[in-house]
Amino acid sequence: MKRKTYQGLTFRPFIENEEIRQRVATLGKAISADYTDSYPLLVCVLNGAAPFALDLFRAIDIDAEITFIRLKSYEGTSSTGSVKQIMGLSEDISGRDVIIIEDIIDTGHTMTRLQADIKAMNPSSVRIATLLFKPEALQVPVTPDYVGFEIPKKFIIGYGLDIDGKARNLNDIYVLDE
Ligand SMILES: O=P(O)(O)OC[C@H]1O[C@H](OP(=O)(O)OP(=O)(O)O)[C@H](O)[C@@H]1O
Ligand SMILES: Nc1nc2[nH]cnc2c(=O)[nH]1
Repeated sequence: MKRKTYQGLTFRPFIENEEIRQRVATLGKAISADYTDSYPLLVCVLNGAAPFALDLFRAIDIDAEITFIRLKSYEGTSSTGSVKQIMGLSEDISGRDVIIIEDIIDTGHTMTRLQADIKAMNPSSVRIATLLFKPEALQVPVTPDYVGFEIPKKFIIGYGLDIDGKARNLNDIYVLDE
């Protein structure tokens, strides 16, 4: 795997697609086992979580549903500190077992806001699945239930994660080479 350059910044290979694929399969099995008597609703947080959410959804072998919400807080390589809802949920989630699907938890602000919004809609339960988790970057406490990879506090692109809209379509994950 070669290095990539975007906006004058260089990124080096970090997690190969095959490793992602294996981890997603393991998470899918864990979720299937935890929700055997349920019919969970996966809430994918667009845009970044789309590739992970769809791969995870297909790795779940019990009946489940998926829906989408769109939030935005990042510009360039840093958080703006404010979380905007661009597209909301249209369905009734009261009484449902909800699993929020994120590509990354960084400062934790997006997840804190989203968890509160979802809980206010009276679901039966709420859990969090994230592909990437940066524990050292948290500014507010968040404890995800399903984690793909714990990673250091560095800027990531690929497999859904962008830099100003680019790089989401890379199959592998890359880290900013500082
Ligand atoms: O823990 P935080 O610091 O809040 O960061 C996490 C959020 O940042 C990214 O979204 P972004 O705002 O970049 O939107 P995008 O998914 O459309 O790229 C990511 O998809 C999470 O939703
Ligand atoms: N692309 C990208 N978006 C993020 N949003 C929060 N953290 C990150 C990150 O490391 N990379």
